Amino acid sequence: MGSVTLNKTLFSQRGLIVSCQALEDEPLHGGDTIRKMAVAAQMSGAIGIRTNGAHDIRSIKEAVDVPVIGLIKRDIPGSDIFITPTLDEVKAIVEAGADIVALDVTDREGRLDQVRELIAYAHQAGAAVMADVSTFEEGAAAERLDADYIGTTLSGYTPYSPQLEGPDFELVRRLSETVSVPVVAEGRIWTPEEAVKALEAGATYVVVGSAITRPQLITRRYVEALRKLIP
Ligand SMILES: CC(=O)N[C@H](C=O)[C@@H](O)[C@H](O)[C@H](O)COP(=O)(O)O
Repeated sequence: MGSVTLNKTLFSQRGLIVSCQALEDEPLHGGDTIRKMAVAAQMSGAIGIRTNGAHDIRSIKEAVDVPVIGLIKRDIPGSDIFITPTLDEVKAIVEAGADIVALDVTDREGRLDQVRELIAYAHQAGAAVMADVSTFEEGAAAERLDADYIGTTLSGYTPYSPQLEGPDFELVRRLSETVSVPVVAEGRIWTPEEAVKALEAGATYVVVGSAITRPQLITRRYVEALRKLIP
């Protein structure tokens, strides 16, 4: 029940959360580039920021006054779970000052059993939890596991979820009709029209990442579009 109180006090209203992330192999990685992206997002009305890694979480928390969703991506050999895979990452995210800890809540590798401890840790440390799921069933499980927000982040990134080119609006709609915690539409939202459609499907929040903060992917979309005329 404590988690319900938590999520009431965080975001000021429904709206856009901007995901500001650059992994080590991306051109914007390092320095204060991602922090500047977050400041720009807040300046134009983002109601929250989602970011990866203790460095960027800490740095963005100093620079913005909207809630920050933190995650730590880590590849573990032999595992497909990479968004906040273990308690070590949860501890580092909380320590860095994130308001919300985002973690994988998919039905793989016994994760639904293990994640209970991670959620409990975040809650006792005063942070809320966003469950990144890939299917309706995982979203329902996440609510039972006491997640405060359920995001469609991983739809298309598990082998058993629909492999869509665009956002999974159907998952947003089904979850929004069923669960009692806020649903976050996330993943492959590229246009303002798609963001509107996600809210119309029932999402409380919409996370947009690459379309705003990954210039190499934005550029590629233009180049590919032009290629139809200039092969
Ligand atoms: C699947 C995965 O690793 N998603 C990550 C989760 O944090 C990020 O790389 C995405 O940028 C984020 O989910 C936002 O989605 P999009 O960039 O499509 O707007």
